[in-house]
This record gives sequence, structure tokens and C-alpha cells, in this order.
Amino acid sequence: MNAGLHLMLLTRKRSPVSFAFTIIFAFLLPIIVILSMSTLFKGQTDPFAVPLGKCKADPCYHLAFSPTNSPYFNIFLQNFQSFYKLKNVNYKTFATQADLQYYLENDGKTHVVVGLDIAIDKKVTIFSRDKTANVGLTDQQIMNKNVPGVYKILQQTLNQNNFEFHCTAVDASAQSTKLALMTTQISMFSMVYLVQGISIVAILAKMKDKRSYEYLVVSGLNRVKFFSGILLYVFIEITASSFIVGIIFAGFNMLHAGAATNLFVPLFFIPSALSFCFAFALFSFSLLQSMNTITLFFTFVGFFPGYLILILSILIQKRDVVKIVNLIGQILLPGMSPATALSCVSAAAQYSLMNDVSLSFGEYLTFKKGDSYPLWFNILLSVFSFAIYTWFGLYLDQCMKSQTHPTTHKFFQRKRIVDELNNRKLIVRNLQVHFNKKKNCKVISTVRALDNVSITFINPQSLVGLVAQNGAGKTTLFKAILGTQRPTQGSILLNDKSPQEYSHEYYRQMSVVFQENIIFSKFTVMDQLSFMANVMGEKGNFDSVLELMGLENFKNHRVDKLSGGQQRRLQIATSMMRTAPTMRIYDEPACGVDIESRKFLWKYLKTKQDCLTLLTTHIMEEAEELCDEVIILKEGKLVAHGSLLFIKQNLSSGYEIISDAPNPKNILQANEINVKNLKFVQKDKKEVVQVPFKMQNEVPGILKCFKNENVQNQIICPNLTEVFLKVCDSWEGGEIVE
Ligand SMILES: Nc1ncnc2c1ncn2[C@@H]1O[C@H](COP(=O)(O)OP(=O)(O)OP(=O)(O)O)[C@@H](O)[C@H]1O
Repeated sequence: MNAGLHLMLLTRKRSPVSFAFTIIFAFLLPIIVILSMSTLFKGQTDPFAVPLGKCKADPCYHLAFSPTNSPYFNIFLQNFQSFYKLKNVNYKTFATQADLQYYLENDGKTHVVVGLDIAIDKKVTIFSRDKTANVGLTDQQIMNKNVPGVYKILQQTLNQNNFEFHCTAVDASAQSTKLALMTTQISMFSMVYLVQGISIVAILAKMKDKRSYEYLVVSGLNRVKFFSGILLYVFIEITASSFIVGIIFAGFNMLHAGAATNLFVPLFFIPSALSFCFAFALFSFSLLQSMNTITLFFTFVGFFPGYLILILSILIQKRDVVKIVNLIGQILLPGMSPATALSCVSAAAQYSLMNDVSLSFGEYLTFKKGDSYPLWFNILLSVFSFAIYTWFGLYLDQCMKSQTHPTTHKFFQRKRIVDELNNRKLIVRNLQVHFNKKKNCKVISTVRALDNVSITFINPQSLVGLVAQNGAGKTTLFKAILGTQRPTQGSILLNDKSPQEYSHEYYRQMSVVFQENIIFSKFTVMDQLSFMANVMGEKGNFDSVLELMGLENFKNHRVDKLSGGQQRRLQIATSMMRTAPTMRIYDEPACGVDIESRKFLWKYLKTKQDCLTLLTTHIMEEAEELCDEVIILKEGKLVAHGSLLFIKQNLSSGYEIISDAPNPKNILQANEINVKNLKFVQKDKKEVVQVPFKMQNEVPGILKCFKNENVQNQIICPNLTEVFLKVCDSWEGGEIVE
């Protein structure tokens, strides 16, 4: 069931193959197992027990035991009685072996069938009525775990002496039945693990394709976590294989009950039990990533109780507890929860093997000892299980197909953190990122991509533009904020917490356009968008984002066949699918995009001032059009940070009035304009009056003056290009303009 579901989710298509697997695993396999069990065990309530059978003789037979002061006496007697509630058989106990012998030879002569003396030195002597059988079990320790072995010898003794006991099941047939069961179990487990192995390989292959890691980072699964998950899974596969080997060995040992060396049991069953826990924990946690009421139900009702039951029953180790656990497992196995069922069954198997106790399959498969499940009940459970799991599979499949990813259950939304993120204050403190170039393990040079950069982003809704020359450290700064680049020194703090402390909530809320295009070359535009929507955990408002970026006619085009600009547009469209981001990080989004799409992007960003947006661009017009604040970096150092107006005020030469007048200074002085703070320079053989920003009130007066003197003029307002070029040319370090 689990494996079928896995495959169905993996292919994300209701293909015939995924259907076939689901039907096989969800429906046919349990039916086959149940039918074969029902057939194999038909009429047998206790096939593993030593078949002492019914007592036909009359008067009643007695089983006599001695001595009562032996420390093993009670254990033996209790087990004997609980295992073999034989009708018409009475149990007699004697204080000493002499009493027992006396009774056998006298009063009990007519109806005592066997006497057992359990000595303090752990020897069991079996006395038969005619005293021919006197078997010392010198090699056997009479403890719980060896009771079946003793019974077996006892039975041989009885048979040898032609007592009138009739067996309902032949020992050999019980053993072959058991072997058949083992084989069925082994094949069942190996099929499940085989399919899980295939799915791991497929997931790995998908993740390795192109650059999907980057998106995993954005969606909150960083590479380390992802690989740890995979490693854990591989470990599980290995333990699962040892589990199968364990079953074979354990089965072999069980077939020779009484001579079991139980070394294999703890070696193989405990890891296997843990492997179940891990495997299903992984599966459950993958569901938890996108929790809603339905997945929540399946996770908690379907999977988690298994671990509890498993752990408890391992800890408690009481036969009755294990029996109940077993029963739960058997009911659940063809029913609702394979994980819980398998946990229960393996716990019981572990118990019975460790203690060498025959928790018989009769007990496994019955409500009450002696009554098998009716066939109709088994089939009903199977159909029910099939219906539930198929519906669950289709539900998740449908969610993915229609791109409506299950919405996060409100319990798991971590509202507090989300709120916190919405009111965040992002601080970059003394950030240094250095890259060392090494040769023969020696550092030969160091690139200071970021050098002691400190920025405080106070306004949580502003659009901040990062302008700098190539290689100035913009992308490195973004990576550090994203948490994918570890600072050499310094820190990134979001409400006093580092990105790592926020874990995946931090990333999950971001809308990111990376500098490089991420494309899945063989995907169509729609495939890529839907894949990314799933990774991002978004519903995917495909039509609207495609329309916004002018890609509505390219839905079914292969991504690698799109032009560079169209691929870039697809990246932007992908980022737009994030419906309520807490931060947007756009690294040169408009690079290579035509003016029309750029305008769409601008319009989109202008209307979406719902969170902090960080944007790098080489297009100054874009920064001027969009940004509330601007950051200028030069060679890894912060040069300036502030509102556009602030930057212009402090770094530009101010307004420039270009005139035809040969000596504008004289004209202005003649008109009583204070020229003290004005600059008069020549540019392209023209006279230019530079009016500092803080003197902008003087501009109308100067223009009026030129007009009165009939001097042609042209005014140039301060712009970012000018500021940027000036900064790049002249800034040699020193004071930061903030
Ligand atoms: N992984 C790396 N290893 C070594 N040096 C690196 C690495 N990443 C970046 N650098 C160097 O750090 C500096 C800043 O790089 P970064 O990519 O941040 O610049 P940028 O401002 O984004 O440039 P561009 O505008 O060209 O994208 C560059 O000199 C670059 O060569």
C-alpha cells in the first residue's frame, strides 16, 4: 500500500503503471497474503504448538509434576497449563520425586500418562506410566524459552510409548506451513523495500537533474538535510535487508525449536524494528511538510501509533501485552495502517523469538483462540483498505495534478514565526565573506567578496535596490541573506535570529529569482511551473503568472527551446507563484528581458509592496523607477545606503543647468543671485551651472534669470547613473553615506 502510494506520488501522474502498482500493492497483495494464510491455516488453531491433541481416554489422564520446591517448577507448570488447556487432563503436583514415583506406581497407575521431575540442577526427568521412558534433558535449560522444546520431547516420549493421544495436526505439516508463511512474509517485505529502493533512486535522479537543489534550499530543505534524509533511508534499506536475513535465520532456528541459539534475534529484529520506525517517520514527516487535516489524520492515526506500540511492547515484554499487540497488528495489517500493523507484528515476532515462545499464528489470526477470522471479514478489510488508500493516493495525486498542493494545516503554520517574519527587521552586521584560492592546500590568494558590510533594513515593505559593478558582491550578499553562503565573519539577523535558527520557515516564505536560470531542460513550461509549485508548496496560479510575463502561448513549449529572455521570464513567473512572501530576493531579474516584459515586472513589483524586496540591477532606470532605497557597493564594501532622494542629495552634483551663455556666473551675479555655493564647470564645451541638491529652491530663480537674458538653457536633474558613475570613479573607501 505504502509502496504503491509512493510510486503514485512519485510519478505524479495517474499513469497505467502507477495504477497497476497501486492496485497490486494496495489490493492484490494483501488479498493474496490473506487468502494464502487462510488456506494454509484452515482448521488449525495452533499449528506451531506441539500437537498433544485431544484426550480420548476415559477415565481422565493425569499429568504429574514434581518437586514443588524447584525454582522452575511453577514456570513449567504455568506454561504447560496455559499452552495446553487439554480437556480431561488433570494436573497433579508432588513435593518430591519420591512422592511422584510412588503415585505413578500406585494410585495413578491407571490414569497417569506422564510424570515430570524438574530438578534444581535443571534436569528434567520424564517418567512414563510403565517407566520405560526416562529421559534426562541434560542440555536443556527449563525456562520459558525452552518449554516448546521440552514439550516436543515429551510428545516423542508419549508417542514412543503408544499412549492414546491423538494429534490434530502433524508436526511436519505445521512446520511446512510455517515455512510457507515465512516465504510469504519475506517476499512481501522484499517487494515493499524493493519499491522503496526504486523510489529513492528516482528521487535522487530527479534532484540531481540540473539545479533543483537551489529550489530545495528555497523551499526549506537544505542540501545537508536532504542528503541526511537519503542516507537515513539507505541505512533503512540495509537494515531491512538484514531483517530479511534475520527472518530466514530466525525461521530456521524456530523450525528447530528447542535448539535455538537466539543470537540472531536481537541482532536482526531490533534494527529491523527501528528501521520500520525510521522509514515511516520519514514518510510521515514528508506528509507533515504539507499538512492538512487529511494528511494529519493519516500520519497520526495511520503511522505514529505503530512506533508507540512497538516501543512499549519491546519494553514491557509481557506475553499478554504482546498477544494484544499482535492482534491489533493482525487486524490492521489488511486494514488501515500497514506501518502500525508491521510494527505490531514485528514486536510480537521479536518477543516470541527472543523468548522462544510459540505465539502461534492461531493467536495471530484470531479474535479468540480457536476462532479464525472468517474469509469474508478478511476480504472486507482488504476492500476497505484498498478503498481508503486508493482514495488517499488519488487525493494527493489530484492535489499535485491540479497544482493545489494541500494547504498547510493551521496547527503547523507556525503562525508565531510567520508573524514574526512579517514584522521583521533585517540586519546585516559586519558581514565579511572571503573566498580563498588554494594550491596544494595553501592559500595563495583571498577574494574579499564582502568586506565588513553593515546594513539595517528597517522598513519591512520597502523595495531596496542593490547597484554595483560586476563582481562587487551583490550575489554573495543575497546568498548570505538566503542562508546559502556562510559568512566568514559577521552575521545576518532577522529579528535577532540567524537564518539557520528560522530553519525552513525562513526560506519557505521567500520569493527568489536567482541570477542564473534554473531550467529542467526536458520539461515543458507548464511542467516546470507545476514542479516548482510543488517544491515551493504553492498552489500555482499558472495562468496569471504566465500572462503577466507574456508566456501564455508557450505553456507547452519545452523550456530548453525558449529564448534566453523567455527563460528569464519563466524564472520571474516562477517566483511570482509565491503568494505571500515575507521577502523577495531578485538577482538581476530583468537581465536579458525585453522592455515590454520588464515593464510588466516593474508594474508587478510596484503593486506588490507587501514585503521587503531586494533587487540587484545594472539598469539604473529600473532602480530609479522602482526602489525606495538604494544600496551602492564597491569591491565588496558598502559605499552608500539610503532613500533615492538621500543618495542623490548626498552623492550627486545636484541639478545641472547647461546654457549657451559664455559666462553664466556674471549673469547670475548681475541678477543678485547668491553664487557662493554654485559650481561653474565646463562639459562638452558648454558652460554648466551645478546647483547642489540642498539649493534646489534656487533653480527657478536661475532659470528665470537666463530667460530674461534670452540665454538658451537645459536642465538636467540628478540621476542615479550619474551618482553611480561618480561613486565608482571617485570613492576610495572612507566614509559610508547612510
Ligand atoms: N564561490 C566563489 N569562489 C571564489 N570566488 C568567488 C565565489 N563567488 C564569488 N566569488 C568572487 O566574489 C566576488 C563577488 O562575486 P558576486 O558574484 O557576489 O558579484 P556580483 O556583484 O553578483 O557580480 P555580477 O554583477 O557580475 O553578478 C567576485 O570577485 C567573485 O569572483
